[in-house]
Amino acid sequence: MIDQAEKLRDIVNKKRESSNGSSSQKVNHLFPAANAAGHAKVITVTSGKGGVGKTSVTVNLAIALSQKGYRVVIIDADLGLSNIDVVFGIVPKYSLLDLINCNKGILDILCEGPNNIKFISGGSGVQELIHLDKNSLENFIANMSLLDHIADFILVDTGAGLSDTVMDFVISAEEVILVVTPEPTSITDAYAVVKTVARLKKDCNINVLINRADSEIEAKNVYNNFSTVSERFLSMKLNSIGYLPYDHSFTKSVKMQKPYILNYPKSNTSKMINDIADVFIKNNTEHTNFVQPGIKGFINRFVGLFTN
Ligand SMILES: Nc1ncnc2c1ncn2[C@@H]1O[C@H](COP(=O)(O)OP(=O)(O)OP(=O)(O)O)[C@@H](O)[C@H]1O
Repeated sequence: MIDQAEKLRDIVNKKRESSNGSSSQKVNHLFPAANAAGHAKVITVTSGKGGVGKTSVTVNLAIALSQKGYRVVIIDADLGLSNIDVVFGIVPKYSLLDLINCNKGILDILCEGPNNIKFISGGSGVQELIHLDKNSLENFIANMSLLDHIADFILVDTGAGLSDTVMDFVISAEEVILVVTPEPTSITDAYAVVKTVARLKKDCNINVLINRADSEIEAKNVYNNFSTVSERFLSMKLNSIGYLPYDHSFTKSVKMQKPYILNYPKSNTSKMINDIADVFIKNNTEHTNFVQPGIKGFINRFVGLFTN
């Protein structure tokens, strides 16, 4: 019996050869839609400052969602310092660059992570998109769009800071997680992100996650001050999705190359990660006001930002 991956690979290859769109209809037939609306939810995870826990949040949230029965793909879009593969202890054979150069299809570049989650190593691929001709760009979009049929959630782990690429990832996503720690430098850098987003997309869905907090009170104070200032001076309304305490076992887990939530499934912090996953599961059942939702919409918006 041909397994689903093989069928999809076949379809992706055919899609490369023909541009009449009939392949995606076959995909729709073979693979049930990710949700009732027929698309994956794309969540961009970002921060103002580096080293605040973006990758830790992405990986552990992905596993929590997967443990709840959802299909999850992580795209490692941290251009300079991709490290999802390091956290998983897996060496990816291919990266986004192989898809961009039309050497490989989307299934070839998907790596198997723990707990059935899949990930795509970005490498320097994203920057290469700028140089693509029309046909190659269409091939890229067609391949990436197939992820809507194999994922319920797609988490995009970006680099830190205000580069154009990171901002494009942020304003193209349906949901954004902005990771902030209580350190003043992290807060001011996160504020700079919100300020830039306010200029580009006022209705961006920014969910703030306070990471490495000493206590719930500290996390609440940081969030309240941050959201009050953002609303007052930038007219940006933010959402709180909770906090994660400082827990030295995160670093231990990185050293063991085994995600925290798998190492300490019964800890209070793992429960908090599960609660954050529940927020996105709940949001996913609500109506989306995006004209083009899913990864297809995300990629089209992202590509549109630098090709227009
Ligand atoms: N809640 C936490 N408590 C303690 N340590 C944490 C916590 N979250 C993350 N860390 C640790 O902080 C360090 C940086 O985390 P991580 O690599 O996830 O950050 P990042 O924002 O993705 O960094 P980069 O900008 O380099 O990509 C790691 O050693 C990680 O184990």
